[in-house]
Amino acid sequence: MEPSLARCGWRATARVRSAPVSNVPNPGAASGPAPSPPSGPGPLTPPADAAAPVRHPDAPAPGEPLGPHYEHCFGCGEAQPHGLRLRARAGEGVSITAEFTVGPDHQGAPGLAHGGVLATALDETLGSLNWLLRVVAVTGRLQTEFVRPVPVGTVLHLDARVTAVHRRKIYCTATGRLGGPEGPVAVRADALFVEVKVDHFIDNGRQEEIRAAMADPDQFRRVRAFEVNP
Ligand SMILES: CCCCCCCCCCCC(=O)SCCNC(=O)CCNC(=O)[C@H](O)C(C)(C)COP(=O)(O)OP(=O)(O)OC[C@H]1O[C@@H](n2cnc3c(N)ncnc32)[C@H](O)[C@@H]1OP(=O)(O)O
Repeated sequence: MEPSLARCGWRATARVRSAPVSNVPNPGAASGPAPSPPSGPGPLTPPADAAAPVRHPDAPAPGEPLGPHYEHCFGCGEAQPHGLRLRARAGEGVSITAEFTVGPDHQGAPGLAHGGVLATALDETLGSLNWLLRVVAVTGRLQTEFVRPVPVGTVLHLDARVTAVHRRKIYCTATGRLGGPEGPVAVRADALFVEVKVDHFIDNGRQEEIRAAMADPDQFRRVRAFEVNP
């Protein structure tokens, strides 16, 4: 380990195994070559009959801040002291821009953002696209690519857009850049969101939080508006 890291108390916890964990022989080794990886389009590739996304007529105007969708959301809520407090704005078409300042609470390695936190920032930005389609959708699949390390103190500039829609499936993509909208790419994601009814949250969420959210007229009206104005 670098002496400077040892001095600040950081210890690498991963260890490379040098001995086999089992004496059972690999059954695949005796039965011929390993199977080929799956070929053809993956689940993040829209099918040929997917449609182009359509911006809802009541979507926020380009440049308009979207505001948190829920005050306790780890991605955007104001009531989460260690959350990301990601700030998103509507873009042109079915696109979003967002900013997230990496703080000391978001570290993985010393001075660097945790990969899971960066995946959350991408997920939250992609989830904000719901406001432009005016549908409620949840992440079904999220594929992330970590291109550059992201130091604490960085403002990550994110942009996301919907690429296609097929029945309840919403295909989208996002990029995060260091320091500015034209900065070097640090993270990327492709995702598939699946449209759900508001009942998805009511039926599955812990009752304590559901009751509190339903008792908040602003919260309730905002979410229901998605369903009555398709
Ligand atoms: C109040 C605040 C509001 C606003 C709330 C906004 C919150 C934003 C927060 C950020 C976003 C999040 O983190 S959301 C939280 C993380 N995500 C979740 O918790 C989701 C957990 N998963 C689920 O609940 C479920 O698996 C669903 C809803 C994703 C899918 O279940 P389902 O509703 O039964 O749908 P199902 O019929 O199976 O599938 C419909 C179509 O989608 C495809 N499909 C479904 N899942 C997948 C998948 N993982 N990968 C590929 N494809 C999939 C199917 O093949 C099918 O295609 P075809 O037959 O039509 O071709």
